[in-house]
Amino acid sequence: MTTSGLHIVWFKRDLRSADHAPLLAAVAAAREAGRGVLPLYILEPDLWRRCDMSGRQWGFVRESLADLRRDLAARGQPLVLRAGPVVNVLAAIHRAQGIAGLWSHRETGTAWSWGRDAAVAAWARDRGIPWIETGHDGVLRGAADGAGWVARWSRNMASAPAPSPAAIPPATGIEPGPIPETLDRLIGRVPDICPGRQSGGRRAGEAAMQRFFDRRLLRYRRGMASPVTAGDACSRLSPHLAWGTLSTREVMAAAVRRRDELRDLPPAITGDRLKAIDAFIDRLRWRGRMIQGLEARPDSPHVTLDPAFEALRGAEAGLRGADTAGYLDAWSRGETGWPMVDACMRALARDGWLSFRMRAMLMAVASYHLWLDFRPTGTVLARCFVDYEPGIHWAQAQMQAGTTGSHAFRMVNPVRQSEVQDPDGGFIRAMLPALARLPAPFIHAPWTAPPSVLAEAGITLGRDYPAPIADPLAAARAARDRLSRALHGAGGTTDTSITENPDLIPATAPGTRKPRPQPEPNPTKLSPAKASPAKPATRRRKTDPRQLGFDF
Ligand SMILES: Cc1cc2nc3c(=O)[nH]c(=O)nc-3n(C[C@H](O)[C@H](O)[C@H](O)COP(=O)(O)OP(=O)(O)OC[C@H]3O[C@@H](n4cnc5c(N)ncnc54)[C@H](O)[C@@H]3O)c2cc1C
Repeated sequence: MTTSGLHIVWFKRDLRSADHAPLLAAVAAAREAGRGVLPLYILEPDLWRRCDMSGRQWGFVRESLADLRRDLAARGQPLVLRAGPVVNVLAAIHRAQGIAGLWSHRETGTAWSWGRDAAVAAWARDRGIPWIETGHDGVLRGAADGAGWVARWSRNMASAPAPSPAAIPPATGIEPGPIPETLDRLIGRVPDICPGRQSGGRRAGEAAMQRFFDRRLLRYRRGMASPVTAGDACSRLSPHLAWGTLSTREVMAAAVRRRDELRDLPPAITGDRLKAIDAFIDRLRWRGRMIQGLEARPDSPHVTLDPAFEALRGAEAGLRGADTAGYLDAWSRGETGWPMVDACMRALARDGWLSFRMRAMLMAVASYHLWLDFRPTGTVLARCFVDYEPGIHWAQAQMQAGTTGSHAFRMVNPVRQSEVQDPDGGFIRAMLPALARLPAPFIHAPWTAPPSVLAEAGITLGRDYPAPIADPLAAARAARDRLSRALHGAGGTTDTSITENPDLIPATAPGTRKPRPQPEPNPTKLSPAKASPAKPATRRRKTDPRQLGFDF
């Protein structure tokens, strides 16, 4: 390492000073060499122009950068922001001040970030500038998600989070640079209004963590699925983990601390909270595992994990063109005429967040009932999610679309989900005011309401609220038949077996059965298959359509 020049800490999805190994290492190296540290965020227009990135994500990042700037300034050197391609920004700094070392977390991203990192690595190598990358979230470069992964991850997560550096040797003579309010001008986007978005920044992350462990734990397991309860039952830590205002290790350490405290209390006092912590820790592990999966398959936003599904949707005869585009548009805008789907889309537009169960439903309905390809639908959801994390997102998008090679028949009944997760229809009414006066048994499927009920509620379908885009039962049957044909040959199959998916609930006519809350599925059982041919489902049932989970 040269002794002249600055030590640059390149912040990306790690917008914090605590538990930040590259920052600590850079501070130590700079101190030894008597040089300054330059904490740098590079606003990359090419990244933010990508169709999976959005203004709402920038809103969260902007607040996180402002918080980080304050934090670092108090330690001696504020965060510096520069806009442009990374190599150009680094080259300008190198020309002006010299760069002694580049320090960063390793990014597990899409093919785009791999390409960007390759260019940065080549640039640094050519100039003899060492780029020291550190792992993140227990994810290892080049390691397979196989035997021993959990033990390795658990060991990594069990180590104590490192504190923030007490003082940072400053890089003198460098303007911090403004943090733009929006990216609209820079990248030519329309404003992305998301009034219910969570606030960014370390302090907001710490407050969310505190709220979760103090108050939300009790509601976590029972309330995590329904859109009525999930917003106040889940941890809501996802954007903080995605943009790194909190590290997974810090959250894990807090969870373990809380578990130890609760273990000292009598069961009558702890209630469900110990189980809730275990369920939460499971999810942190799934998180690591899925990001590890993206290390192995950075192409997963672009190709189906099982090649057998590559040309199945969209390309099929008769589904290209206006019809497919119409479905995508209606689904994206929350105008399918299927209330739970539309309400979730509206909630997502407003808040930038949804529970796991509702995300899974949106993706599954798009992939089966509407027969849409996972790439455009996954992209629409990605940019709606403030917590967009490519490793989790594309693995989940492909799982729910059934393109991983396991669980190809992953249908979810949007009407049944509505009955179970929003039995009184309160969430739907809040999101779809046009349906506000429709009584509960019919709010889940307004097209089944007698004309007199619709008239009394002041609704004309197709005018006040969309008529259903398709009959859900017919659409699900068509999807099942297409899949059967594709998987079992042109003659199709009468095999209507389904997989072990708690979403596949025997259904009845709207409002005639008391809904039961369903347990959350365990994604570790659903991990992407190694490009194996899709297998017929394992559990067989009778062909009564009510047992297929998509009928009424
Ligand atoms: C189609 C689809 C797309 C998704 N895209 C994303 C995404 O881009 N970013 C994202 O963070 N999550 C994604 N998820 C997973 C999950 O829905 C969210 O993590 C969760 O809803 C976030 O809320 P929370 O932080 O309150 O979750 P909690 O239940 O409190 O979980 C705590 C943390 O564990 C992780 N986690 C939770 N569920 C999962 C899971 N099933 N798989 C992997 N990790 C999990 C997240 O980091 C989360 O913040 C997606 C799920 C689906 C079905």
